[in-house]
Amino acid sequence: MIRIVCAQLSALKRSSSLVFERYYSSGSTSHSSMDDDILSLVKSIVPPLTSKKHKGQDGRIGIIGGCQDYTGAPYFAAISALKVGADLSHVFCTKDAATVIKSYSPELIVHPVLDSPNAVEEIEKWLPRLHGLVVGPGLGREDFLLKTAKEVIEKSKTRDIPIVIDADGLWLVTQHPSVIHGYQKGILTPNFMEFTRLYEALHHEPMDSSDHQRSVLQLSVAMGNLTVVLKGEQDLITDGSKVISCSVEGSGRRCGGQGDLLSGSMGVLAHWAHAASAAGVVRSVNPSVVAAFGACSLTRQCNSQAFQRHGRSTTTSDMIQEIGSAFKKLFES
Ligand SMILES: NC(=O)C1=CN([C@@H]2O[C@H](COP(=O)(O)OP(=O)(O)OC[C@H]3O[C@@H](n4cnc5c(N)ncnc54)[C@H](O)[C@@H]3O)[C@@H](O)[C@H]2O)[C@@H](O)CC1
Ligand SMILES: Nc1ncnc2c1ncn2[C@@H]1O[C@H](COP(=O)(O)OP(=O)(O)OP(=O)(O)O)[C@@H](O)[C@H]1O
Repeated sequence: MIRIVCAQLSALKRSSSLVFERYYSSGSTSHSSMDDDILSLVKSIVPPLTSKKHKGQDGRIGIIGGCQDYTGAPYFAAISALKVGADLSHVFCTKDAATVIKSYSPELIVHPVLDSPNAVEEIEKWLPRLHGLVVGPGLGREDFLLKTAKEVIEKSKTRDIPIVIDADGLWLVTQHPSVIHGYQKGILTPNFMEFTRLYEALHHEPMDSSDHQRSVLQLSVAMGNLTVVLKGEQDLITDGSKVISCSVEGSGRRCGGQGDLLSGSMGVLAHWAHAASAAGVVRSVNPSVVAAFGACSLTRQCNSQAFQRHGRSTTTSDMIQEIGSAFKKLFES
C-alpha cells in the first residue's frame, strides 16, 4: 500500500515538473494549452479526501474583515473557503458585525475582536492554528482597524503563513507597501481601481492603462516579486517573471462580492499549494501563482454556471452555490 502511494507521488511529481517545464519554456504557447498546463498543476495540489485524516488537516483559514458597514464580504470569503474544502473557517471582525455574520451561517467561527483594545493579542492566539489568512474583505478603512490588520500581517509573516490581501487590505498596502513587500507567500488581488492606486503609490507616476500586462509585471517587481492578480476581463497573474492570464469563460454579470469568493478560495488554495510545494509535489513553480490561477478559474466558472441558471439576477450567493460542481468540473475530472 505504502509502495503504491509512493509510486503515485513520484508520478505526480514527475508530471507536475514536466508540465511546468513546458509552461516556462513556452513563450508562444496558445492560451488554451497554457491554461491546461496550469490547471494540471492546480489539480496536483488538491489534497485527496481520505478517511485517514482528522478535522483541520485540509486547512484552517482566517479572514480578517467585517465591520459595521460590511458584513457580507467576510461571510462570502469565509464560506467560500469552506466550500472549496477548508475544514474550518474563522472570521475576525468587529463586535457589531459578529452577531450579524454568525446569523448568516452556523458553519463559520466568528470572533468579535477586531475593534477590541487588545485585538492583535486576541488574534495572535489563533495564528498557530491557521494555515492561511485573507486580509481585507469588509475590513473598512478606520485607522484602528487598519493598524490591527497591519500588525496581524506582520505576526503572520513570522509564522510563514500564506496571506492573501484583498479589498481594504489593499488600501493598507497602498499606504504601507513594506508590510508585505517581498513576502513569497503573499498574494495581492486588486480590481482595476485598487491596482491603479497601488501602482501610482509605488511608481509615483500615472499608470499606462494601455498595457496592463506590463503594469502588473512592474507592480509585482516593485513589491519584491510578490504575486499579484489584476482582476478583470482576463485575470492577469504574475510573480514578476512572466504574466499568465486566466480567461476561463465567465459571464457579463458583475455582482458585488465575487471578489470575496475569489480571495476566500485563494486562501485555501494557497495553503494547499505551499503544502504541495513543501512535499515536493510542485517544483520549479511558484505555488502562489498556481493557487491564484486555481482561484481565478474557479470564480469565473462559478460565475458562468450561476449565470446559466439565474441570468441577470445572479448574485454572489448564487455563485457560491456553484462552488462544488465548478470545482469538480475544473479540478476533479
Ligand atoms: N456585501 C458586502 O458586504 C460587500 C462588501 N464589499 C466591501 O466593500 C469595501 C469597499 O470595496 P469597493 O470595491 O467598493 O472599493 P472602493 O471603495 O475602492 O471602490 C472601488 C470602486 O471602483 C469601481 N470599480 C471596480 N472595478 C472597476 C473598473 N475595472 N473600472 C472602473 N471602476 C471600477 C467599483 O464599482 C467601486 O465603486 C471592501 O471592504 C469590500 O470588501 C465588497 O466586497 C462587495 C460586497
Ligand atoms: N470583465 C470581467 N469578465 C469576466 N470576469 C470578470 C470580469 N471582471 C471580473 N471578473 C471575475 O470576477 C472576479 C472578481 O473581480 P471583481 O472585479 O468583481 O472584484 P472586486 O471588485 O474586488 O469584487 P468585490 O465586489 O468582491 O469587492 C475576477 O477575479 C474575475 O474572475
